[in-house]
Formats: sequence, structure tokens, C-alpha cells
Amino acid sequence: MILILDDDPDVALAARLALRKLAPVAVRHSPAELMAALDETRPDVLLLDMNFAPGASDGAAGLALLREVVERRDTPAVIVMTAYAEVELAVQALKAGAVDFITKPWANERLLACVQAALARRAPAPAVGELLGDSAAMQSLRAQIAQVGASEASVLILGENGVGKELVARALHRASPRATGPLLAVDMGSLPESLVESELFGHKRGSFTDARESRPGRFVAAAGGTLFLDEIGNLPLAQQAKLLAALERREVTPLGSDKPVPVDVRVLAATNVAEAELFDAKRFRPDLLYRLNTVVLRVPPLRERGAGDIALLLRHYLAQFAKRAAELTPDALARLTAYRWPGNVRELRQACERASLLARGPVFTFADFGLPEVAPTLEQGLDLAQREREAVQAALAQADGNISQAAKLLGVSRAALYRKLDKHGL
Ligand SMILES: Nc1ncnc2c1ncn2[C@@H]1O[C@H](COP(=O)(O)OP(=O)(O)OP(=O)(O)O)[C@@H](O)[C@H]1O
Repeated sequence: MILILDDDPDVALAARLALRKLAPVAVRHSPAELMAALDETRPDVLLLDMNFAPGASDGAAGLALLREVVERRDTPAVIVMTAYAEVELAVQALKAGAVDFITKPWANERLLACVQAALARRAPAPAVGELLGDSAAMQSLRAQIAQVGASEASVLILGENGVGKELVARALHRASPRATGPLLAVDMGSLPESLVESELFGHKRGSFTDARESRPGRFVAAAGGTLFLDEIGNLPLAQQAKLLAALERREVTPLGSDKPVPVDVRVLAATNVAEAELFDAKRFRPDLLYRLNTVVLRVPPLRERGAGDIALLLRHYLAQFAKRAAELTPDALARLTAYRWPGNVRELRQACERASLLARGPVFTFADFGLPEVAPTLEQGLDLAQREREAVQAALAQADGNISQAAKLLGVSRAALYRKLDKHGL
């Protein structure tokens, strides 16, 4: 759900028409209606105008509303709209907890990209979650974040979709001396190629057909803070050269301008592209890669963190969505910890939300989570211990947690099965 608050009915209508293909859209015109509308529509994204009084342009009314919104529980991701290309106001809004800003009048393409990215991220704003997990891999990751966070080093965060790369970027920002400055995320994946440059470096009024107003780029807006370049693997080669130049010279030149502007940002980048592909010079410039990867943090896929982390995340998200202590049947736990989670933590979070909505009884069953019923397959590798673990989990699942029956299915004694459960920490 997207909620638009703008006192100009024409602007609100234009935004609604542009955005309705992304999600249901609700519109309000008066700031007085905002809080009730948030309760009623529980939006994922709020598009917030900054000025409501005729002639006002300082954004004070919008900033006050923004501060009120981010104080709430279940804060939506807030994108502020400014009528003037005011860097100062945009920066203040970002510091106050907005995830992004858009200047009016906008190019529809850009509005869509911006809202889509916010929907995908869905309000990690100020109440940023902690990186949960007790596995050795997660403990080591947290230790690295604490160590690297304090520096100005560029960090490249690698990992599959949904493993928590953005959460890592936010943790790095929080651990840094720049924590009081803004953290600005730019999703290279959802940004049309034609807009990359103006987005990053800004543009002067009239520099291209849609550039009706000047606009500061992300490098300038994130001054004093951190710029998080997400899905950097999707950046086309031509733009890679420009990004490299900006990083090397620590200055950007807005489109249509010949005056370079100095920038003061720390750059974090993330990608789900496999390392081998990233090091393919036909796809990614090695010189840019070396600029970005002073430190590389690898976020492991959920399936490699072990059953303990999966169980912990299940408890966390079920408690959050179901608002009660969550209980799982032994079979559900066995199958959920054996599941491969191709979409990682994001998939687990969504499955928990689904289960909380669909569960029929007080105890969650595997079916409540709406996951595919796939048996472990050979593509999971031929590691003997791993295969044994999966066979035990599959047998338990099939036997609905009944040990005698599972032992029979595996062709081992009950005692042998107990030893295997112990060995694999099941
Ligand atoms: N260790 C964790 N503990 C708690 N929540 C987590 C953890 N890792 C990820 N999440 C949650 O999972 C979701 C996805 O995380 P995030 O967006 O950071 O992943 P990502 O790797 O950036 O994904 P993508 O590559 O698709 O952009 C978010 O809701 C995030 O809060």
C-alpha cells in the first residue's frame, strides 16, 4: 500500500495514476488526516509533501510531520516531495528518517523507480533491525562490522538476494563516525540506465528534456554521511567509468554543468552477482572494483548458517507478526530448518508473515508457511555428512516427528537415530 499526502489535488492524482501499477494507492490532502490515514491504510510507503501553506517553501510543516511519522511503530518508508530543488531540505529530511526524496515536477520513470525501491526495502528506516544470528558465521560478520564500521574504508558487501546486505550497510553506517549524517541508498537495479547519471551526480535545469528543475545528485545529498550503492553489479560499463572518476577525484559534475562539486561521502556497495562474474572485466571494470572493495564482507546464505539461526529467526519473525510466543510442530521445525531458503532471510520473513495470517491453530504447521514441498535434491551436493543430515531431517518430516517411524524409514535403530540427531544438532 502506498499513501500519498499532498495538498495539491493535481499532484496527488498524477502520483496516484503513476503509482497504481505498483501497489494500491490511498490519497490524503490535509496534514490533519495523516495519522488516522496511517492507522487505516498501514502503508509500506508514504509519499509526503513538505509544504502545505500557500507560498510556504521552507518545508517546516513537512519535517514536523516526518518526525512524527518516524516515531510511530510500523513506520512506513517515507519519500519526501519537495517543490524546489533544495538540497538542504532534502538532507534534513533524510537525517530525520526519510528513505529518499523526489523533486516536483518529477519524471514518472524516476518516481516509479524510487517508490519501487522503497517498497522492496519496506521501511528499514530508523528502527533498523539488528542482524540476528548466533552461528559462528554471523558472529564473525558482526565482529567485522564493528571493526570496519569505524573506518572510512569502502566496503563491498557480497551475498545472495535477501541475505541482509542492506542491513549490513546500515549497521556499518551506525558503527561509523558518520552515523549522525544521512545514509542514502541508491538501488542501481531499479534505476533506468538513462537516469543513472543525473541520479548520482545531479543535473542543472534544462540539461535534458525532463530536467525542468535543477536537482542535487545522491553524492551531494549524502554529504557528511554514507552512500549505499545497492546492486552495483547492474551498473552499465559506461556509467562505471563515471562513478570511478567521481570516487577518484572526490567530486562530481552535475549534468549540464561544468562546475565540479566536491563530495564528502563514504561509499558502501553491494551486489548479489557471484564473485567470479564480478571479476570478469567484460562486465565490471577492475579499477572500479578495486576502489569499492577495500574491504569485502561476505554475508552467508541462510542455509549455511545452520538450523540454530533458522530457528532463531523463525521465533523472532513469528513473534513479531503473530504478536504471541510462537510454537511450531516438531515436523514444521524439522522441515523449515531443512528447507534451502533460496530467498534467504527475506523469504523466511515473508513465510512467517504468511503463516501468522493463515495459521488455523495455536501451533504452526509446515503447511501454514506456504512453502513448496521439495525433497532435498542432488543439486545440494554430495557432502556425506550433509546428505545424512538431510536424510534424517526428511525422514523426521515424513514420519511427522515420530522417532520410531523415522528410524524405520532410514533403516537404522532408534538409538542410532538419536546419535545422529545429536551429531547434527537436530
Ligand atoms: N540477520 C538478520 N536478522 C534479522 N533480519 C534480517 C537478517 N538478515 C536479513 N534480515 C531481514 O531480511 C530482509 C532482507 O534483508 P536485506 O534487504 O538487507 O537483504 P539484501 O541482501 O540487501 O537483499 P537484496 O539483495 O535482495 O537487496 C529484511 O527485512 C531484513 O530486515
